[in-house]
This record gives sequence, C-alpha cells and structure tokens, in this order.
Amino acid sequence: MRQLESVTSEAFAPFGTVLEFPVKCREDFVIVDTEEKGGWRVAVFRYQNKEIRRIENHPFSKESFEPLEGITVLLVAGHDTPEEYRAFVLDKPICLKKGIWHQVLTLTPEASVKITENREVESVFYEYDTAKSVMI
Ligand SMILES: NC(=O)N[C@@H](O)C(=O)O
Repeated sequence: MRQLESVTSEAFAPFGTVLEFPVKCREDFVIVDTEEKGGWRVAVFRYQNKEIRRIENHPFSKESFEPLEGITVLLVAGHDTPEEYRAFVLDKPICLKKGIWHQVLTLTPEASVKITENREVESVFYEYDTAKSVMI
C-alpha cells in the first residue's frame, strides 16, 4: 500500500509530463509533449477496480491519461523497478514516458480517462504477488 501523492511537475518528472501551461507562460497554445514520428490514437477507458494485480508498460509509446469522470489513482513505477510504485491522484492530465509501468484504479464507483498513444502500441505486463491499493 502506498501514500497518495499530488500530481506536480516535480513529483511526476521521473515518469512523464504534466499537461499544463508552464509557470508564467503567457501563450494561448503550447505543445507540452510530442512524438518525433508515427500515428496516434485517442481512446476512452473506464474502470471500477479498487486494487490492481498487474501493471503494464509500453516500450515504444508515450501515453497520456486525461481524467474525464470519477476519481482516478494512477500507479506508476520506473522501468527497472516495477515493485517501487507510486500512487498519484490524477486530478490533472499527464503524459507518461515510454516504458514507465502504470495502471489505474478508482476511488469512486467508476472512473474514466481519455488516452492518447501510438496507433500501434506494444504492451508488456508485470504481475504482483499481492493486490496493490492505496491509503486514503
Ligand atoms: N490499463 C491501461 O493502463 N491501459 C493503457 O495503458 C492502454 O494502452 O490502453
């Protein structure tokens, strides 16, 4: 079980980018993250699970998670340390780096996110010995 953390650009930096305007930015349009090449797709994903047993990563694709409904907790871990996961309340949109372990659970009956990722996305899975949840 892990303590919940807030999504801030500092706390989330090892795992990816917070999709927000940079501090003191006066522009109306800012590209906050991008891919060098390749097509992408947009998906919606909904879930009811309060714990997870399996975490995944996409070695060749970044992936955005943008909260739509409910309260989502995003579990993330560095590529070489899947057991050392952290748990963020997803109250703002983020974009994961390639290869970051991740999975979602919800604190509400159901939650959903918008996902953007490469059109062709490979997934790798890691099974935990015990179910993982969060302290609130
Ligand atoms: N469950 C989950 O995080 N899925 C995503 O990574 C996805 O690619 O759909």
